[in-house]
Amino acid sequence: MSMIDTVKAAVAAVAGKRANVRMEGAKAGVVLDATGLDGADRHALEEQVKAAAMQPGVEDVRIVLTAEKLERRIIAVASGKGGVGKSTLSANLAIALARMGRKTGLVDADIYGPSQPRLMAAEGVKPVAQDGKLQPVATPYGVSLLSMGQLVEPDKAIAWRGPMAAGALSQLVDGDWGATDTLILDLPPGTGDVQLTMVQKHRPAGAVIVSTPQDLALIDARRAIDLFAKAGVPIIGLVENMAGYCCPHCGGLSDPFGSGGAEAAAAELGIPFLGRVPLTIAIRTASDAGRPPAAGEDDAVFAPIAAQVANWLAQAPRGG
Ligand SMILES: Nc1ncnc2c1ncn2[C@@H]1O[C@H](COP(=O)(O)OP(=O)(O)OP(=O)(O)O)[C@@H](O)[C@H]1O
Repeated sequence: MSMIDTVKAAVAAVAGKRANVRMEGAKAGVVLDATGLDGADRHALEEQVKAAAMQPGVEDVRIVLTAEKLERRIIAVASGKGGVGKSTLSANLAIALARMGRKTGLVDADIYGPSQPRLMAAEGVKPVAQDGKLQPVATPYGVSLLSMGQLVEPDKAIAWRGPMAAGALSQLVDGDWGATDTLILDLPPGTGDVQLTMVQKHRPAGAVIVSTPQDLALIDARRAIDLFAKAGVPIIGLVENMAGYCCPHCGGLSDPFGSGGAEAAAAELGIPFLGRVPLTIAIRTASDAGRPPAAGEDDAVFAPIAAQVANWLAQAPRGG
């Protein structure tokens, strides 16, 4: 076998069709397609290829990495004010989408109270940077995660302001997301400059607005809708959280904040209503324990909302 054939066979054994080998004298050049690989896998493959190409007589191996730009779409989850369950919805939506087969990532951009590490059972795990990019952390739910809470001490998070916050948040969105095709972006609560800057910079494909049935929260939801309108980002729809109280004893549903408000508001604003999430103690305790309900076999709340988001993505124009 000629030297080039030996090198080609050795490289193909570790990299298959991803590698294209050229020889120039005793120098091997390998163009390696790293599409869909994350930082660690890419690095490992590069090392394997280098070793494989070093056949007797080969003096030098050069590897050039290429990657097709994957079309990754961001879905922003926003609320006009804090405490309405935006993080809870983001976590469960991400998990439900992953369970539908999407390669899903979650960015926790909540500078005021990053809660995703706890919700996603990934507390205390720090992401490492490789080639200047943060490597998302794996969670038990098939969703990779980068959170503001992994970058700063919890009690210091509040000190992030303006451009500094925007810079740190961009590091999360611009992390090494590898094959992730759908990125859920849990925005900080509210409709200020930080949110607008993020939306303008990272151009989500669409936005999901979370609101509680209370009137005040709905007024805030309108502000969130305006923010996306200003940035030209389409609204996927509105999710009503804490809609009705589900009694843990009898299972009966009551409506301490009134019912139908969010659905009516969505109709009034001309945006789709994606569904309601009841106020249940089970959702709160499961979230606190790092076991989001969408990961359970019996989830009948988040899966239908995720299905609507997936349908929206399927029909939304690409490249927006
Ligand atoms: N449907 C629900 N039923 C019961 N508890 C809920 C529900 N949704 C959210 N919660 C609880 O309410 C609290 C606030 O929820 P969450 O952190 O998701 O809100 P948020 O809008 O992201 O708040 P913040 O703006 O502070 O980040 C949490 O303790 C959460 O477990």
